[in-house]
Amino acid sequence: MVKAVVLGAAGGIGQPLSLLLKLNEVITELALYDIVNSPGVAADLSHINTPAKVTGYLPANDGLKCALTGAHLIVIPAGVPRKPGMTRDDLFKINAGIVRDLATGIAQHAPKAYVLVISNPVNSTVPIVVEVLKKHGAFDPKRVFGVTTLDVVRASTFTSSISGAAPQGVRVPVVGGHSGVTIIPLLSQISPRHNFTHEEIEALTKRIQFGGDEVVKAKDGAGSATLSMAQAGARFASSILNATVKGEAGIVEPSYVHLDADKEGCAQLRKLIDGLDYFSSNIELGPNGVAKINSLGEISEYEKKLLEAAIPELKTNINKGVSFIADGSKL
Ligand SMILES: NC(=O)c1ccc[n+]([C@@H]2O[C@H](COP(=O)([O-])OP(=O)(O)OC[C@H]3O[C@@H](n4cnc5c(N)ncnc54)[C@H](O)[C@@H]3O)[C@@H](O)[C@H]2O)c1
Ligand SMILES: O=C(O)C[C@H](O)C(=O)O
Repeated sequence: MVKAVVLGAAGGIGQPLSLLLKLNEVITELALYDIVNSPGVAADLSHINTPAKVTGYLPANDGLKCALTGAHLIVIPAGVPRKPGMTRDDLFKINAGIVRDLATGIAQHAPKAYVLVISNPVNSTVPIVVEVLKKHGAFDPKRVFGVTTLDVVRASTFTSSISGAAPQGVRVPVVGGHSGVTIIPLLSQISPRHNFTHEEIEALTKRIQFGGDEVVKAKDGAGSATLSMAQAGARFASSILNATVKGEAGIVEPSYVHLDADKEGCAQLRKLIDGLDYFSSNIELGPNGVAKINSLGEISEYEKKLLEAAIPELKTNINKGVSFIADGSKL
């Protein structure tokens, strides 16, 4: 039995993500939870002839508990998206409480599950989930992930439009966090190798950092990235399942995690990033979630400057999430 749960399943990301998870044949049960519409989405998906049995839950009748019980993997795209002119941090006011309440449900009903956080601002919502799990004695740093896959998906696409490489074969490590200047593409480490000019590096870095804004602007008030996010979220979920259920070795994905997930490995990384507790880096996945957090390797002078600019903002974002729970947001 492999149960996957989507919290916020009726939304712009939730629906296509649930579709892609229904197509993943490792999953035998797919539970969809939302405050609206989830039974309808579940009924629709349930007609697809793949193994997962699909169920839909609303808050009534212990819906969250029923959705979460027995979960192996939980993906959270619940919450409001940006409108033009907003930063991801502007979403904190609404999304922090939503994520806190869902995390409380996870701590109570699925404390051993792998938790994949999509809801923005990811730099703060991941610390919120962690602090709630800690309060319930249910925190394992190897099992909580901020989903930053869309940043590397964008990096592959945008760089290949200049280098001419096939986008699906391009890997660019993107480290740091998931908002504006905290998104740090390491273009010096692109694979296959390509030497961009300095002007190209500057333009590509900006585009990767602010790729989300392109979609927000184009959707003109109707939300942010949903379809590309669903693909990225399904890719990350599939990697977690392949590592933790199928036991596949050597899977590496970027993710924003608590660095206690690999205390020894991160000693050097922590020095580089001024003692931050959270950072997104390439993660080697294993049968229990995070197996190893890769350090940054050799980075260029330009990338060192990007890192310097990211650290203060990351610190503020992380503290904001931690304080939200510490300062008595009720559990
Ligand atoms: N990590 C990333 O790379 C990334 C990418 C894109 C979007 N996002 C974020 O994902 C979130 C969702 O975006 P969207 O476009 O799907 O928004 P949306 O408004 O289309 O969908 C959100 C869904 O969450 C549901 N919801 C609200 N409160 C809930 C609760 N308490 N419990 C369960 N469900 C609840 C809503 O009913 C809705 O169906 C936003 O915060 C957005 O910023 C993150
Ligand atoms: O840009 C947003 O607000 C959504 C998401 O974080 C993205 O990167 O597309």
